[in-house]
Amino acid sequence: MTISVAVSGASGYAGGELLRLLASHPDVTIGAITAHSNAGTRLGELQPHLHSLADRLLEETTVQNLSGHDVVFLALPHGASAEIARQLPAETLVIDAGADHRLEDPAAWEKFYGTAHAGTWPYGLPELPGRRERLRGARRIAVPGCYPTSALLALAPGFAAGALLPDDVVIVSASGTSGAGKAAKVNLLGSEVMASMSPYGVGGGHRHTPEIEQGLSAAAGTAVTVSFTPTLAPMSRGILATATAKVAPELLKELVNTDAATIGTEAGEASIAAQLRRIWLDAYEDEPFVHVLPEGQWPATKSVQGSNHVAIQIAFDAHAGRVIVCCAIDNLTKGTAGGAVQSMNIALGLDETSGLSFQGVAP
Ligand SMILES: NC(=O)C1=CN([C@@H]2O[C@H](COP(=O)(O)OP(=O)(O)OC[C@H]3O[C@@H](n4cnc5c(N)ncnc54)[C@H](OP(=O)(O)O)[C@@H]3O)[C@@H](O)[C@H]2O)C=CC1
Ligand SMILES: CC(=O)N[C@@H](CCC(=O)OP(=O)(O)O)C(=O)O
Repeated sequence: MTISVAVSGASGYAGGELLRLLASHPDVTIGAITAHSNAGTRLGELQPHLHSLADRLLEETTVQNLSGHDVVFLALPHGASAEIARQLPAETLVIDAGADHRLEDPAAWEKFYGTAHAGTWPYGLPELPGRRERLRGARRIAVPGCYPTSALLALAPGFAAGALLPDDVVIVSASGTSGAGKAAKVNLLGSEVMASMSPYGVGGGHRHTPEIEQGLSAAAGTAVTVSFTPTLAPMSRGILATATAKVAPELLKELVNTDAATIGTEAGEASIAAQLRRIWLDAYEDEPFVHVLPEGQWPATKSVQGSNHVAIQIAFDAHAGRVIVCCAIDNLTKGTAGGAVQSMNIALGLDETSGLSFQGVAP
């Protein structure tokens, strides 16, 4: 089967990563590639790493240019995709890397994005409970944000298993600068980011907070409240999320000393740590891309760079009664384009791993 795909936003980071993956996908032929201010430019001038597509011309991002393909990938700024998607035929598989169709709650959308809600599409994170089924045969898919991908994969198993309390969840994530897109911004200059780390969107203001809460609440079956702080790290790609939550009292009861959310016996603590670890191992046992690392080994962004892999490690902090989960992804691969291609594969009934890399690029 040959599937024709169009990629909009092809001059940007997400569009470039989509093309990198799709160019090696065995079932895909690349049709229109489109851009905005860079329409009319040769792709090789903007994405020189995409050798096999270097001579392709970027067209205008119009419904007409994107029509006539089996699949259309939208890798456009927030708010730009809804209008285009509305005009594409219902039978076309439209996969939106932007945020326009991720949130279920119109009020949350309006609060964080400030425009009218465009509706909700099936969420392209098949590893979350019940989500893979909704992607099969879907013709509209919302690709998760890169921070939500890592945060949800870190904590969803614990919530789905009822092992975590929903009201004390803290997530701090470091992102490479490509997460902010290719457009020039002063805070992304080399002189600003090199050898420096800085937080932003602190205090609940980041638009990924409602997206993370939505996914964790669905897994938990109850409302989960999250304190999320993103930080910018001096690297081009990668996200390292450190997510912590209080362990449910039923599990903590096993600590023999009863004041014992804080002080336990070694055996009690080891038992809880093992039970927690088992929850994540079981949740991801059959997942091709999510790996709980061997005990003692911690995720690093370098090891997943360029691949669709997710590296996870879990620890039980008996002193604080919390689980700590570290999760590394490549924001452009599993965090955007890889997740999009994986979702396409599921929607079209292809091998879920087709066109996706299993190896990272290191050092
Ligand atoms: N970067 C990341 O890690 C992630 C990105 N995403 C999402 O993917 C989408 C693209 O992000 P990213 O590639 O990083 O951004 P970039 O800024 O790198 O690229 C944006 C792309 O959109 C085009 N564009 C700009 N304005 C318009 C417009 N008004 N109408 C149509 N096209 C336009 C640009 O074209 P031109 O260059 O020709 O002006 C460019 O191709 C965003 O919604 C983002 O949130 C999702 C997850 C992670
Ligand atoms: C470093 C950086 O700026 N990151 C972006 C998130 C990128 C992403 O995943 O998100 P969307 O698809 O929702 O845009 C940010 O904080 O807005």
